[in-house]
Amino acid sequence: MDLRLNSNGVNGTPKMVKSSSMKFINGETIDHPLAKSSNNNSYSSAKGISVVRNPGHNKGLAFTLRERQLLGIHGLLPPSVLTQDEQVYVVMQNFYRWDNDLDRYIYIIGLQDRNEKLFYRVVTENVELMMPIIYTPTVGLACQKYGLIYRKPRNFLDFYCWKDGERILGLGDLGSYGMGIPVGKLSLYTACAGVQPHQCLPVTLDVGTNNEALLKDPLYIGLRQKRITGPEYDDFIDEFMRAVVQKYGQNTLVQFEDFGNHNAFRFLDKYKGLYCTFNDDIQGTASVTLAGLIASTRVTGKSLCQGTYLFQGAGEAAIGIASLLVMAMEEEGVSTEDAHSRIWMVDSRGLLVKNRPKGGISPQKVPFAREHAPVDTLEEAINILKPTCIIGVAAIPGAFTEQIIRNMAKFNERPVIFSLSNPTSKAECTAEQAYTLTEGRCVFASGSPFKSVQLNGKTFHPGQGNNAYIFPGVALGVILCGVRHINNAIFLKSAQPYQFEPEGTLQDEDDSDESSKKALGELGTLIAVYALASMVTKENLDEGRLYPPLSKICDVSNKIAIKIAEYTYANKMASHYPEPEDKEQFITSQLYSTDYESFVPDVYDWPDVKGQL
Ligand SMILES: NC(=O)C1=CN([C@@H]2O[C@H](COP(=O)(O)OP(=O)(O)OC[C@H]3O[C@@H](n4cnc5c(N)ncnc54)[C@H](OP(=O)(O)O)[C@@H]3O)[C@@H](O)[C@H]2O)C=CC1
Ligand SMILES: CC(=O)C(=O)O
Ligand SMILES: [Mg+2]
Repeated sequence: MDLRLNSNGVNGTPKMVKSSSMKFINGETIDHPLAKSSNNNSYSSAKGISVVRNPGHNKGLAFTLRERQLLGIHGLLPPSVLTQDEQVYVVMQNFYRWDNDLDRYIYIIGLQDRNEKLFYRVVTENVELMMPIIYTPTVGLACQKYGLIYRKPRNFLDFYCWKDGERILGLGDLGSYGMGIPVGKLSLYTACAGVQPHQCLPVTLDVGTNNEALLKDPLYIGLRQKRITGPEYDDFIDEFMRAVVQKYGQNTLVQFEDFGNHNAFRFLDKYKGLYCTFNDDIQGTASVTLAGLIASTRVTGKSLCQGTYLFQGAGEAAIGIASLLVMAMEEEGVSTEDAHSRIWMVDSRGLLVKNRPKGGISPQKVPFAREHAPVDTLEEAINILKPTCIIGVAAIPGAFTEQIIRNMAKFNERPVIFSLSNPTSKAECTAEQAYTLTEGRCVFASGSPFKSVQLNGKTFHPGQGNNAYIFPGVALGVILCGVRHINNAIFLKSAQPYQFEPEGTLQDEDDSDESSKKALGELGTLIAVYALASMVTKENLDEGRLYPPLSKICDVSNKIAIKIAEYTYANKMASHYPEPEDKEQFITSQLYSTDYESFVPDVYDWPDVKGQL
């Protein structure tokens, strides 16, 4: 009997995955690893062509001769047998044959639909090359063309990443075409954090679209109706959330992604205490940006609370970042009021100031509305406020004009410029503009990747300030430990032991209850923040990076997950028992492996069995 311990099951309890049996060659019954059934029996009768058609099991030409015979697929495959290494070579040859990124996207997603292990091996080993394809910026284009790309639905167990298509990156309402986003995000759960792919399900709730062009698009795959709103919409979302936990258990993690601003904040507020959920655009973005800002202090030589921050945008990303930034400044010892006094925002109606005639101050903006005369434009605001840092999260391409960047360089020895809007077509400025117009003095990060920039004999490698550095690791830690609620107190306490040394080394501190209580707040994803920021080396900073290179993203995610495990067990927030003694070993033992499974039972290696073959 082959009893396998799967990672957390749907109820957060480890699930025994049991083999069913098959007739052996001599008439004995033996266990057949392929026929192991999960609780939903999805693999129970896998044999023959169904094995080849199941992307979780298919090995393509890597099935050995014996496997082909045992599985009854011998005649279905050409005689050639390849190793996985050889298959990787073939995939890369194919990948390079395409001359545009959309075709590369279609090809590589097609591989995911055919042979999951090979797909994840290729992506994990070539993450810097593949991320811009399966994620931003190409995924944005893929969403816009999703009617041409949609192929088939996917499996599910433990995670949802879901959306209603109202705000896809900075591209607006794409309705059901936005499906590319949760598909891409969940691929990163596996590629960047080692989450088992069969545990993830991308979901789009189709509530219509207000995008007139899509409603007329003959290829559009969604409902051809205007978005439902009001109580009907809210009841639908409620029903969905209830149904998720009723069917899959309390510990199912639901990641909200790319919701419209008017829904994102209220759903986070409404559901965070009721379900295991987080909003990536608010919380994930806050974490990655704060980590970048912390790293930038090592370049500018100024602490967070010595900075003046001006946001272009006052939406999910901006409010999320600013809220976490306030908490981080409080950690430095300043009052909440002083921390707020360092932060300014410009939205579609100009500088966010109290009682402005243009109005438009939603409840979540209120804490950041400042006492000041109205100012209409970003450029004016920069000239008046002389910020040390500007953060673009409004999806207004080119908003950081030449004049703005030059002024930032005039006001600051090391101006901090974050152009975080996605995809690339929505970036506030390019890396080249930022470095060139500041004579290489700026500290730069962007939401979508930019190539390195050569300037005056120096090469700058811009960092990618993208929540992809955060959400995979957070999700891995939360789900493996069976954390019920992703509240921010959980994350804050673990952040306490981490302090930055000038060279970026870590120092453990005594963590006291008093200090952690002081720091409780609304957006405490600080475990992730500090885990990420601590991995930025001096060498990275010297190259212009504020984040570890993407090639290290799996290490980053694991580190975040381990920190979450240490904290949640110490604080009785974890519900997966028994508590693992060695948290690092616990996390790493659960990670997805891209190695193919053998479909030849071990019993075939027994000497008496071998003799009969
Ligand atoms: N790098 C990363 O990891 C992430 C990047 N992003 C990117 O950030 C961008 C915004 O996302 P998100 O915050 O969720 O979107 P929201 O819709 O919540 O917010 C957009 C904000 O931009 C403001 N805005 C619109 N037009 C202008 C203008 N002309 N001048 C100034 N401000 C303007 C809006 O103003 P008003 O409030 O008045 O309507 C609003 O405050 C997107 O491009 C997204 O891709 C988002 C999440 C993560
Ligand atoms: C990165 C991301 O989540 C966004 O641009 O919406
Ligand atoms: Mg998003």
